[in-house]
Amino acid sequence: MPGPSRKRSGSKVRPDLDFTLRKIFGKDSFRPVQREVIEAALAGHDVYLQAATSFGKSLCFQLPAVVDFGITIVISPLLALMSNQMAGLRAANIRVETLNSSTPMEKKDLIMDDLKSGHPMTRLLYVTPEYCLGERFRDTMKIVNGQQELARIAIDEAHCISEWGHDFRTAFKELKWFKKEFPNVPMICCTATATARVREDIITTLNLNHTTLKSFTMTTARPNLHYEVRYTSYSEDRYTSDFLPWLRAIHTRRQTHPARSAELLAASERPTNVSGIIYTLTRAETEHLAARLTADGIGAKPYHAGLHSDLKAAHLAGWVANKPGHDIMVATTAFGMGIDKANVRFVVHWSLPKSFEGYYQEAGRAGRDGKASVCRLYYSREDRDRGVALFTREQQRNSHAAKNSSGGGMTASGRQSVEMRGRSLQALIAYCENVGACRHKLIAKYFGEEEGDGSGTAVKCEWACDWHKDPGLLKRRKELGLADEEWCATQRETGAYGEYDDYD
Ligand SMILES: Nc1ncnc2c1ncn2[C@@H]1O[C@H](COP(=O)(O)OP(=O)(O)OP(=O)(O)O)[C@@H](O)[C@H]1O
Repeated sequence: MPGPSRKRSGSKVRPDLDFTLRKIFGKDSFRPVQREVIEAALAGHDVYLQAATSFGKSLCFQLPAVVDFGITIVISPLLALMSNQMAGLRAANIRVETLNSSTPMEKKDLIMDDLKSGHPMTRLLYVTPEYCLGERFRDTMKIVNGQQELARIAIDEAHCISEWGHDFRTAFKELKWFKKEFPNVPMICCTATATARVREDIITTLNLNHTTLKSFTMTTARPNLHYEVRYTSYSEDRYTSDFLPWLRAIHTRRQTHPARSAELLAASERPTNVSGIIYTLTRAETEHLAARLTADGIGAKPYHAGLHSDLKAAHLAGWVANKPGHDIMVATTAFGMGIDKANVRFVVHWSLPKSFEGYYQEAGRAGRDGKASVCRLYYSREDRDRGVALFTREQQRNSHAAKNSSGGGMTASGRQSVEMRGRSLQALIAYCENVGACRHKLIAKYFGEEEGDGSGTAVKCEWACDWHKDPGLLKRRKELGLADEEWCATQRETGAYGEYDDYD
């Protein structure tokens, strides 16, 4: 059954999707399933889209916004993520605007006037979930809908709605206002990281129309990514013993093969270096590691929430443009969701990330052009214990804060969120400790993908993980690389992990 009976969705004119894809978005063809998602959205269905990092989810709400009548509201958690998408749309001459806390008042008035004009020029409006709580915004939406100009609501990174998801944000939950107020306006929700529970939570919280909902849940598989865990300990300097030699070897390979060098130059890359991201847990670590790389003649810049916005923008622009001195971004998780640079050849996690979903998201910044790229995670048992200690400390702090503010301790949803993060961290630790299975399969399993269910969608790994490459070597590396459990237990007892900075 088609969707709502809105004034213009009944139009008999079928937009030429292939033409728009080529002419406006500059792409040759749709990737598998993109067309089906777009057609469902245009037919007025509510759509749930879960697909791997770099699948091309944004196009699934951007293209309908261009060919359909009315305006599409895009709700996105991060200003950086919005800017990234908006820059791409503007380059394609698509009228796109944003309203957020930093939009100057005059600009806000101009945008609002356009929205309420009865024939808005704006095709897509990007807002944060917090902005959607405002009375002025809500009143404007009511006017736009009254004029039958509200085409659809797109929610990017929709897992932020669920307390069982990572990166939960209270304001995301309040997006249920849209369906309550405009039951006939279709929604499209996109995410790369949702477990079955999170998926159900998103659909229920937003009150998506179950009878007409089109749900697309695709594999998380990224076959071009080579996942590997490197075992290490605090008695070893992973920089000198492992990372630097590995990086230097890549540089040598790129420079010493004339054909490869020519290919890189043609793609505006420099054979003397390689583009990558290193994730660290704290701001101090980003600065320290970037300085160390620079001292060794490798272009690297730090990126974290404590840097001045001009400096962050300069570091990002230099890195995106493959500018000398900007080859590696050493970043906290402030740099992640929505970063869409095609030729990132490696993502390194310098230590254990906070959650399984965070790991998958961040690793997913690599190889977005489909070419082989490496995702390397340094794992030590000291990092593990430090991660668990930080999580416990955060949990205790939240619990005290809840007790002090309400007198009654943590709410059920607060407990859910903590429980989820604890499970996710434990799952990531188990993933790292595992030397007996394919990394791609372990990731798929975490996100609830069935193995060998006959659908032909089972995750395939063609030597693209450390286990497939050499299971024996992987086992030996683990035995030799990690500190032994007895020593770690003594460290824990003496409170060695209490002194570390919090995540930032
Ligand atoms: N049909 C297509 N042909 C070629 N490139 C495409 C196509 N669709 C999308 N892309 C490109 O793929 C890249 C990834 O798209 P997008 O940023 O939408 O990914 P995503 O699914 O939102 O991923 P993530 O969840 O990791 O942010 C973009 O550079 C986009 O331009």
